[in-house]
Amino acid sequence: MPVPVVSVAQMRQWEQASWSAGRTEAAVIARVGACLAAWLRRHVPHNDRILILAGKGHNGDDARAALPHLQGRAVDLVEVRDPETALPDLERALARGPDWILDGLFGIGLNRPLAEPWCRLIERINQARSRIVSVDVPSGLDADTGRPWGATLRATCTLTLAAPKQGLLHPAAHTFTGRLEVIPDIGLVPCPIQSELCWTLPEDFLDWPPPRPVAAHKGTFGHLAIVAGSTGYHGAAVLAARAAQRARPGLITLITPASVYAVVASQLQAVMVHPWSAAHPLPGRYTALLFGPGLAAADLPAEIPATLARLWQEANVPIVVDASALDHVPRGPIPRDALRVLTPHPGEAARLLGTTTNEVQSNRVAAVRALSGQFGGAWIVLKGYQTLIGRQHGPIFVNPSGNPDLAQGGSGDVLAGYLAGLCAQPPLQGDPERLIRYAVWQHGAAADALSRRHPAWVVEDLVRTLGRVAPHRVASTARPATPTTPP
Ligand SMILES: NC(=O)C1=CN([C@@H]2O[C@H](COP(=O)(O)OP(=O)(O)OC[C@H]3O[C@@H](n4cnc5c(N)ncnc54)[C@H](O)[C@@H]3O)[C@@H](O)[C@H]2O)[C@@H](O)CC1
Ligand SMILES: Nc1ncnc2c1ncn2[C@@H]1O[C@H](COP(=O)(O)OP(=O)(O)O)[C@@H](O)[C@H]1O
Ligand SMILES: [K+]
Repeated sequence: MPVPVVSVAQMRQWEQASWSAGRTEAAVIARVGACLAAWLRRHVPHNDRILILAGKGHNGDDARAALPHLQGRAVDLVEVRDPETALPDLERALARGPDWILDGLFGIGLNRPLAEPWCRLIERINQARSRIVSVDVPSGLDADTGRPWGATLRATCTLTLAAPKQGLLHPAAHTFTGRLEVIPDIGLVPCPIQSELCWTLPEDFLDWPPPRPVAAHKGTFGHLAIVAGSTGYHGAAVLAARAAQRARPGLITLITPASVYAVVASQLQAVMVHPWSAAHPLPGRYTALLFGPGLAAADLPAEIPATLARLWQEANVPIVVDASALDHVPRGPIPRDALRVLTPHPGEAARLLGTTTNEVQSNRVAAVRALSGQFGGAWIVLKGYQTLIGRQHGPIFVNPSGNPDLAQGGSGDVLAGYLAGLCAQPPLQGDPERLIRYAVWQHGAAADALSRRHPAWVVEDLVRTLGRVAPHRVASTARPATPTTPP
């Protein structure tokens, strides 16, 4: 189940519901400590030194509770109840050159501006050049607004507890949170909060896609048609087709302008490739269509946009539209019950909405709602850091996977191809929400897997890795080795 993005007041309400139901703070803190230690054991090389900073509230209790689970590691603990009296201890610990700092100074209890000594302490820690892992919230950040209360630790990673706090998703917070990860199960009762924004977890895909029936054949898994590529952009068609193959629909046909047919066809084997013909625009019966990657050249056959516009309004199969083809999608109603997905990056979204990229980025949820509203309630995948997935109404899902190594030309073509390859499969079409969320999550998770192994990867590597990340392998990397069962 995805978790809601919550305010501090909602988080407090969730905690209260848990205490009322008989869960205890002590048990939750013990479990958080075990989870934090599990994360550190998994991510911190064995000989690296860790400094735990424990503040005066429960955030400090959480960080301190990791200590018993880190035996065999080089760990120092500094208690920071008062910034001035703690400074000598902190300096001594920093002199030992910690590679990592576990930040338990302040969490969601920070509720007023920090006084000067606290700001100095925080800036001193920021200068230490250790990698900072913040517990729940980077210390100094307002968890509701995402803005610093004077000074804030700059984390490499923030392990937020139970659910993401809304301020952590604010653009102003990004430089402080670093990579945002959620430790979903800290022993609270099931979440009583409903929120417009939900955070996707790898756990959401433990049973998805469903196993293939043993007697299945290629007809079981549908036939995807891709209309893509043009002079100067033939690679987009190739990348989209190869990524679609990774989703493993039964058949894939790629239709590409005659000007690039030979170069595109020569790079694909299992994919059937046809030159675009106005007389026979889509030769065959398809279970999904992808229009987009690389349909950008000035000499693009004029019938391609017209065909897209007609099928968007009439076809009863899923249609995914990406990149320059987005400009040819008609506004207004779409067929009832037919899946329609648009995958703009923020620049494309701004163009479609007649606004600026900054405007889109300053309120991405509103951009998703507005775009979907203009295009008949279609699903919108608003790409970028923490890609959003949603429609005019209903929940909007934040994707947690992916990293800046994805910021290279062609990675969007790969996403479009992979997503369309899943859309084409009748056994998967019954749950479009999970299908789209899975495609986006898998795309980002493949990038994360590559970045862990070798940082200089290219989009062709992404295609090879796509589909291979097993959700259970990355599901909450902070699972304690021995689960502590809440009472
Ligand atoms: N309430 C609970 O039982 C749970 C709390 N959890 C953890 O506890 C954290 C919240 O704990 P707390 O409510 O104790 O709050 P914090 O640990 O975030 O900090 C609260 C302390 O900081 C002080 N403070 C606030 N603003 C200050 C300022 N500007 N200058 C100096 N001191 C300031 C408060 O007076 C209080 O002593 C969460 O972020 C999370 O890490 C989790 O373990 C889940 C369960
Ligand atoms: N910093 C980032 N973190 C996570 N994902 C990113 C980041 N930057 C880019 N991406 C992802 O990379 C892809 C880029 O797509 P797009 O901009 O359409 O590229 P192109 O048009 O060159 O193929 C999207 O899926 C986007 O979400
Ligand atoms: K913290």
